[in-house]
Amino acid sequence: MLAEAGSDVTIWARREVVAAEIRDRHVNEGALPSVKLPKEITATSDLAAALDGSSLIAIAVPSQTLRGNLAEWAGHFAPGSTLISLMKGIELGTTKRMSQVIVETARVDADRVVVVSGPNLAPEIAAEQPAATVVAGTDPDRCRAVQQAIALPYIRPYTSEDVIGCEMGGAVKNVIALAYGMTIAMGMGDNTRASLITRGLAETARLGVALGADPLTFAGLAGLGDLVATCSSPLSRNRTFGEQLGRGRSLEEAQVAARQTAEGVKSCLAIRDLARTVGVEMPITEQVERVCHEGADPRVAVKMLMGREIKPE
Ligand SMILES: NC(=O)C1=CN([C@@H]2O[C@H](COP(=O)(O)OP(=O)(O)OC[C@H]3O[C@@H](n4cnc5c(N)ncnc54)[C@H](O)[C@@H]3O)[C@@H](O)[C@H]2O)C=CC1
Ligand SMILES: O=C(CO)COP(=O)(O)O
Repeated sequence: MLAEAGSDVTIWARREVVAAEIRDRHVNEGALPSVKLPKEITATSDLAAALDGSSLIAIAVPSQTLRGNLAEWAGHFAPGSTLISLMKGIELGTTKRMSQVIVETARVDADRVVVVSGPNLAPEIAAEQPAATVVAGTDPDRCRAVQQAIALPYIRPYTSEDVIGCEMGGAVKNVIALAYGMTIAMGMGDNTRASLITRGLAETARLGVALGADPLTFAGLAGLGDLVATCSSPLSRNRTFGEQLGRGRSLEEAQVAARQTAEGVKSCLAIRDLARTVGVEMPITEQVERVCHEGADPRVAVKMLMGREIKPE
């Protein structure tokens, strides 16, 4: 998106073979085999060369690897550069959001971090299907600069000041999508799915608001928008992972089948812990954690959710 909207883009890849493939053949066979990347994009496995003079640095590694990677990267960030987080996860152990991990580990001012989040499944973006997204940060000028840098005929970016809401929406929807995948595998219908999305959003908002988010963010693109996209799409890794668990596969078996990161699998533990710390009930997240990490049967998890005390909506 950055390249198509006019920025000079360099991708950093850990493996030179991947960098060479992107640089020379404009493809990334492993990640998006059928996509031709813009020929203006270059790539390198040399970290210092990739970051040299970069004013916008977009970060998209699996959430649990961010802290370790930042230790290596941070010394190369140009002074004043904007750090764009594309990640949708919560760190295990610390229960921190990705922007918090960036601020803490790279020792940068929080104003320098901008979060981009929304219903943005990578294969659909690559196919240039129209979509919208949210650019959230505490520095409005930086948000507008990023908004401008990714605005395209097929991408409509909106700015927001609610970093907490956007990050929590992005992280928790992955957990709800795991549950959604389980319901599909168990043959449950549209009433179940709609109930799950709605109550999933309710618990997402409950936690987000307790952490300081604006409740309206959860009705927006980074909340409901991303939740619906991820749950409804067979392209979603989290939903697909949930389907494996719903078919009775173990966590290990599902991990072997998944080629890419399903963030919700680890984040459900951190989100559950975070919710407990602030005294917020997250029954769906609790059950997803039990299925993923305690070997609970998804059908029993559904029974437990349905058997909870009845109460006002
Ligand atoms: N794929 C998608 O549709 C979207 C993904 N995201 C978020 O972006 C983040 C990254 O997701 P994807 O790119 O899809 O995941 P991915 O599993 O494809 O991994 C991203 C990249 O990180 C590399 N990587 C893996 N382990 C690493 C490590 N230890 N150190 C450095 N690099 C490592 C992988 O080789 C890959 O190039 C996640 O937080 C995800 O939730 C957000 C929006 C859409
Ligand atoms: O975040 C995403 C879409 O907005 C991608 O979801 P998955 O990680 O489940 O594929």
